[in-house]
Amino acid sequence: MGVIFEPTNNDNNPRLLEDFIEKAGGCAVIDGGFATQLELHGASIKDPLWSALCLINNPHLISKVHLEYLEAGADIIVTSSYQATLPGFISRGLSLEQGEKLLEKSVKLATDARDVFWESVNKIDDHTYNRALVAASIGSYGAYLADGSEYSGNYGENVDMNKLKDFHRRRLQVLVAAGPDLLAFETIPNKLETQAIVELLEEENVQIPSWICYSSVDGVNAPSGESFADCLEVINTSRRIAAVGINCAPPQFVHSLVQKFKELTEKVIVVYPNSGEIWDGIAKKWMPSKCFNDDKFKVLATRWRDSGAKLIGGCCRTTPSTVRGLSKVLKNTSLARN
Ligand SMILES: C[S+](C)CC[C@H](N)C(=O)O
Ligand SMILES: N[C@@H](CCS)C(=O)O
Ligand SMILES: [Zn+2]
Repeated sequence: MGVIFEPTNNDNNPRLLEDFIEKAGGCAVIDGGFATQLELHGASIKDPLWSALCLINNPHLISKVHLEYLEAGADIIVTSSYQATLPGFISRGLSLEQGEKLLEKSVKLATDARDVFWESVNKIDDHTYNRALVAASIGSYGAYLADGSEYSGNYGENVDMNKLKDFHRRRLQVLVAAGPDLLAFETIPNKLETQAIVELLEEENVQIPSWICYSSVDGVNAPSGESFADCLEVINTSRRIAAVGINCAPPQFVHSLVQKFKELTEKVIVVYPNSGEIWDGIAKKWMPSKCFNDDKFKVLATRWRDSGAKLIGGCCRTTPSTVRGLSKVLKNTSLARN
C-alpha cells in the first residue's frame, strides 16, 4: 500500500511566514500580553511557572484568551508555553510525561481556538479576518529562572552553550511535534542564547520557521550589553530563522531598533513591545513607568510599520483592545482576504 501524503503545517515551507505576511497585505498583527489577559480574568500567576501555571490549573482560561485575541484581529497567536518548562513542571512534582503533555496541550489549546474561531467567522459574509497562525512560545532560560534575568542577560559563569542547548532541547522537540505553524523565541537577552538556539534548530532539523525576539533595557543593545550587530550576525547565518526583532521592551525604544535591525538583516522584522511598565523580577510585579495607552501604541505602531516592521503586536500589559487598535490601523481591510 502506498503512503498517503497529507500536508501538515509542519511541512517544510521556508517562505510560510513571508507568504502569510504578503497575503495579509504586507503587515500581520500578533496578539498582545497573554499573561496580562489571564490576570485580568482573575488568574493568579505570581509563581515561578508564571502564566504556565494556568496550563495546570486553568486551561479553559487559556482558550478564552486565545479567542479574545483572535476576535480582536490577531493574525498570529502565541501559545501559553513561555514559562512552561520540563524542569519547572518537574520541580512541582509532575512527571516528565505529565510535563510533556502540558507542553503539547499549550499548542493544542491554541490550534483548537484558531480552528473554532476560523470555522465560526467563515459563516459570516465579508469578514476581514485571516486564518491565524499559531506560534509556539519558547521563553528564554532567564524566563525559566524567574528572577528577572531575561531583562539582564546575566546567566552567571556556570551557564555555557551546552547548558542552554540542554535546557531548550526537549521542550523544543515536544512543541514542534505538537504541530504549531511557527516557533517564537521570546525575550532572548544575550548572544550566547542566540547561538544555542541557532545550533539547536540545526541539530534538530526544525522545519517550521522561527522568530527570535530580544528584550532591551537601554533601547540600544541586548540586555546583556552585547550589541545587536553581534547577535544578528549569528541570526543571519541561520536559514531556519525567518524573523528577528524585539518583544517586551518599552515602546519608545522600538522605532530606532527597527531602523537598526533593517540595517543589520534582511530577515522579516517583528516587534511586540510591552506597555512601557518595568518588570520587577524579585517582587514579581510591574512597576509604573512611562506607560503607553492603546491610542499612543497605535500611533507608534504605524511608524514601526513604515520603518519596515512586518509583524507587529503587543507584549505584557497590552490587551485585546490594544490588538483591536493595531488591527485597525495596520491592516488594509479593504483587501480581499483568503
Ligand atoms: C516577561 S516577564 C514579566 C515573565 C515573568 C518572569 N520570568 C518571572 O517569572 O518573574
Ligand atoms: N508570550 C508571553 C511573553 C511574555 S514576555 C506572554 O505574552 O505572556
Ligand atoms: Zn512580555
